[in-house]
Amino acid sequence: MKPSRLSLHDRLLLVALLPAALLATLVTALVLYRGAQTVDRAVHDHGTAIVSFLAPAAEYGVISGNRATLQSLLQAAMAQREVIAAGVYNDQGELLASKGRIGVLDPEVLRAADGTATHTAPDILTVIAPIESAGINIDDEYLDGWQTRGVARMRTIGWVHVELDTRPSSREKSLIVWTSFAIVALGLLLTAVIAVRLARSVSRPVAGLVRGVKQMAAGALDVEISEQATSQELSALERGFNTMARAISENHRTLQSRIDDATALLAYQAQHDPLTGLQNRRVFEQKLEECVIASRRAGDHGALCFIDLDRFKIVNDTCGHAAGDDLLMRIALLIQQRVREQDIICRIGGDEFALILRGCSPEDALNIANELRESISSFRFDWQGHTFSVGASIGMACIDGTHTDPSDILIAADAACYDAKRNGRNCVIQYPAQGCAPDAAPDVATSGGENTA
Ligand SMILES: Nc1nc2c(ncn2[C@@H]2O[C@H](COP(=O)(O)OP(=O)(O)OP(=O)(O)O)[C@@H](O)[C@H]2O)c(=O)[nH]1
Repeated sequence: MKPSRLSLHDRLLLVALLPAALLATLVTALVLYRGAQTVDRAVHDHGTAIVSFLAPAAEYGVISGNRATLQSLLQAAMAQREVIAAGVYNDQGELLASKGRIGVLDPEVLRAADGTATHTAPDILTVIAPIESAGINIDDEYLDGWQTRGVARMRTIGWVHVELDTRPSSREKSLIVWTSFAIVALGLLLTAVIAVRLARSVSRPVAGLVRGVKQMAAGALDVEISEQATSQELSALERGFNTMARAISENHRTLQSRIDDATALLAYQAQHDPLTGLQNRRVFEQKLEECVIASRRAGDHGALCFIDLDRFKIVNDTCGHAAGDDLLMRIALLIQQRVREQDIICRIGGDEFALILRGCSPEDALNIANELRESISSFRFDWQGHTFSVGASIGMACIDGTHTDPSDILIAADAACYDAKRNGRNCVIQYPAQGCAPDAAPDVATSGGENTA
């Protein structure tokens, strides 16, 4: 489903405000309608009450034609609130007495009136009532029956007419309107304030959660949202998110640390020989290439020595591979201890080692190689009552800038080592062949056992 453009905050506001606004509108309309009706009815009732009092009171004045009486009656009517004019008519519709600026009414209008109110002009409510007289045949009425005959003989002898100013009631209506509007506006304002606070109390924590999730989705793991929810559910959600984020972050760190360890181990294993811990053939080839380049560019000359142990196989065959492994480790340690810090020693095969001597003249390199050969041949290896001594055939090639291809130097050292083997082993031969004479010592000597070279 396509998400709406309205944010959660706006939706919550709508949910809270829309019903309130609709309700307020309805209530206002009802209050205004009923208020206006009540005000109008009050004016009308007031006018009706005045004429109801005035009409019987004016009976005598109309019959007697005493205008002074009528004037005083009208004066009394004028004293009533909102009365602005009043008049008395005879049965012909002639105005007998009046007070105020009365609008003289047509006799037809008077005859049609029965105490009802009408608006004869803006802001003026006119109320007319007939003046009825019971006549003077009291005996007849008594004889014929007071109730029935007396009522039947009532006749209209004139009318009273009162005009009321409706402006005060209009003002009252306006007051009702404005008061209603003010109350509704205040109510809506309060509702809006509460709705905004409510909407914020929900939308803020949710927005914080959304931000946190987005950050995590973008790869940030140390995410912690501020816990600001006031409701229990949202508060639990925030705490849960932070707990979950911490757990994910912790797991990620642990996993990353394991990956780093594994990567480091793999990198180490990719570069080192697992048995002796020396660097392996791959590193050796890289280093040789670097040395060849350095020799050509900076005149940093040196030498490559191929060291192949003599008659190593006998150790394996006599005491097993574990013995052979142990001897290899010891020889590796021995070579490491004899060479300089800048030199590079690698195990490149079964019983083969490669030594790159850096910053070294051919003479020095030859001396170092011979010392190394002597150290190896004089080393005694004891294993379960057997004592072995192995020799080393060393082929040496100079890294002096004359070779551009490292493999040429490799081939040269390998060939020199092969020559050393052919020449009786346990000797150093430098390529091109100008090396030393092979040592007379035996390749492998054993004691305490029957194993001999
Ligand atoms: N224990 C052990 N033996 C190995 C290992 N790698 C290779 N070898 C053995 O080392 C021997 C090397 O063979 P050679 O170099 O021909 O044997 P050698 O006795 O030294 O003969 P020469 O070099 O001719 O003197 C083989 O028998 C391999 O099986 C290893 O990691 N551990």
